[in-house]
Amino acid sequence: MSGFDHRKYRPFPPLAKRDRRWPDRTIDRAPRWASVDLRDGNQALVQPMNVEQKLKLFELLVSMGFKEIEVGFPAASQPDFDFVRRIIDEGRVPDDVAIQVLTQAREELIARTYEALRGVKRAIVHVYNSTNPAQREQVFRLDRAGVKAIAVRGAQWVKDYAARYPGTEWTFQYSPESFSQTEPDFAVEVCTAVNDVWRPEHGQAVIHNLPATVESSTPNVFADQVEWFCDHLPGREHVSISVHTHNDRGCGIAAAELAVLAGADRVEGTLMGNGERTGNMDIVTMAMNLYSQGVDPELDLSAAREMAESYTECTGMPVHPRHPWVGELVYTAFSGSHQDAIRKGMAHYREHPAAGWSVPYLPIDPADLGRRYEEVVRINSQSGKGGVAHVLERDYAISLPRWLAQEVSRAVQAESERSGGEVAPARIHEIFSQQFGATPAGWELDSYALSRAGNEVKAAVGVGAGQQIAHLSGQGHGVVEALVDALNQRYGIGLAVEQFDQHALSAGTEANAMASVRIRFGHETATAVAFGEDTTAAALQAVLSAAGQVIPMQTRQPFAASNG
Ligand SMILES: CC(=O)SCCNC(=O)CCNC(=O)[C@H](O)C(C)(C)COP(=O)(O)OP(=O)(O)OC[C@H]1O[C@@H](n2cnc3c(N)ncnc32)[C@H](O)[C@@H]1OP(=O)(O)O
Ligand SMILES: CC(C)C(=O)C(=O)O
Repeated sequence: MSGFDHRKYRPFPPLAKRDRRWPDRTIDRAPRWASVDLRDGNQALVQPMNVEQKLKLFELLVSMGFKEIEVGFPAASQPDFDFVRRIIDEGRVPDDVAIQVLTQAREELIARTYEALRGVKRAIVHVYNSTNPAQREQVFRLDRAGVKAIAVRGAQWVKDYAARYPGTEWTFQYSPESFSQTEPDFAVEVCTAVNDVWRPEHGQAVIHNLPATVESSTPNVFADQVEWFCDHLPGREHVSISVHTHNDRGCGIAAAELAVLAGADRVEGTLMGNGERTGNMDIVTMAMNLYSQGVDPELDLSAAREMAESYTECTGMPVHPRHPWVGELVYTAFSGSHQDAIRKGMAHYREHPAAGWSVPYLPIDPADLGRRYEEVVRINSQSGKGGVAHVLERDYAISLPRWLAQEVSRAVQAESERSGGEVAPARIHEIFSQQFGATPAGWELDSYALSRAGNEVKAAVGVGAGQQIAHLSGQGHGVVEALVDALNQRYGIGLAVEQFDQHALSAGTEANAMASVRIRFGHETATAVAFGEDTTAAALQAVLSAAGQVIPMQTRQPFAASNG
């Protein structure tokens, strides 16, 4: 029989709260961020970081602008102790950064914690104990009063040992671990008892950190819990309220965001959400969420790629290619309609930058995070003409008229379907050059002379290479028509121009002009593109190249062979 049986579980009881205010709020400034990468993140790694890796990650966090960094659990292990000592002894903690350390509410651990911190300018001592019914009953085997007593004793030791190190600016932090699974009134009761020891109203800096140690409800329920806590904690105005969410249900970030709406001042989390089980709340994502709303995240994420690389180097954890904001593929569109919209949206933004960023499918400008626009549009079998045109324009300064973009896109798609994968920009250019830009042998434009009589243009065109130059002449309303007339006379056939486009190229490109043409000959069509020193030369060559694709096939008479 299958063990997959939902009846084993109970629904999370929501808080009966009718006066919630948080749904009507918006976040218009960044919370205080506290990184717990070097503690909660580290304790979740198969192979915890060594001192060098921790140093590197610490420096990364400092460079990003974190002002509160939990650096370890120094009483738990010698490497953690040594790391804390090293950053203090080597003067690596900037004056405006407070390091934070975690300890259980046990005297010997607290004593050792303070030893680790000796000489630090400012620090946050973070003491915790679980307060929820399951841990009260199963782990501590204590009632509410017994568990509250653990917190109170811990708070007292934290205070007493701090007094032995008067040179340091101490902040005390208490976490009712598993807050979100604790009865709200009991969480308030315990934190009030801790405050009675620490007396924040007399100036002691105090943080109450409310963890969703295991995420077990929807984020709105957590927000209700946080708002309720803030409303009921006596002397709430004297303490900072922090949240520490985990991601068991995949909503760790949402829970922290809603908790900020509900009154939290501070958010603990990790880069990329590394941490126990499914991870901690991801600070990079939450900060970028703010950034994308026009709110200063007060963290520098501009070198996101380097940050992600250092993160992987230190933790051994990969960054998922679809990780919000920083994953390799998160600014990439393969699908045709998205590419088309991005291309148009980017052009619109270039023309109207003051209107703000509103490019479809790109929630922010990827360049803000050091991402290259080359990554945005990539071509595979799902792509359309817009994407192919975008790549040629972006990487080769070749702009295609709509009808030609369709043809080139079909050729590229055929290649992608054959290879079953992505077609790189260089290959797209190669397909374009080979299938549309090649000049058939003997169909090179050698010379031309034009004269105009009224509306008519007369063209005398030399075609071929080396000794085999053919001289044609014809007339029409323009040079293209004149050359087509010359070819039709020469072969006694009925070539017709279906599509034609010519334009000057931007400065810096090899040729000055590009022309493209599609001609029809009976049931056949041929498309060709040519570049030239001027638009006339490009137009004439394009017509010759297209004609060269159909005429020899039909007449079996290579043009250049019949010099005349
Ligand atoms: C949700 C979190 O992330 S909390 C942080 C968790 N992180 C870690 O635990 C990493 C580092 N921890 C460790 O290395 C070890 O746990 C140590 C060194 C701190 C302590 O190790 P030990 O004393 O060997 O044992 P252990 O952690 O198993 O202690 C369990 C005992 O402490 C008690 N205890 C657990 N947490 C706390 C606490 N926060 N405050 C007071 N007592 C606690 C338990 O009730 C248990 O008591 P018992 O022995 O009377 O049954
Ligand atoms: C110690 C606390 C803050 C913790 O890590 C948790 O509850 O997840």
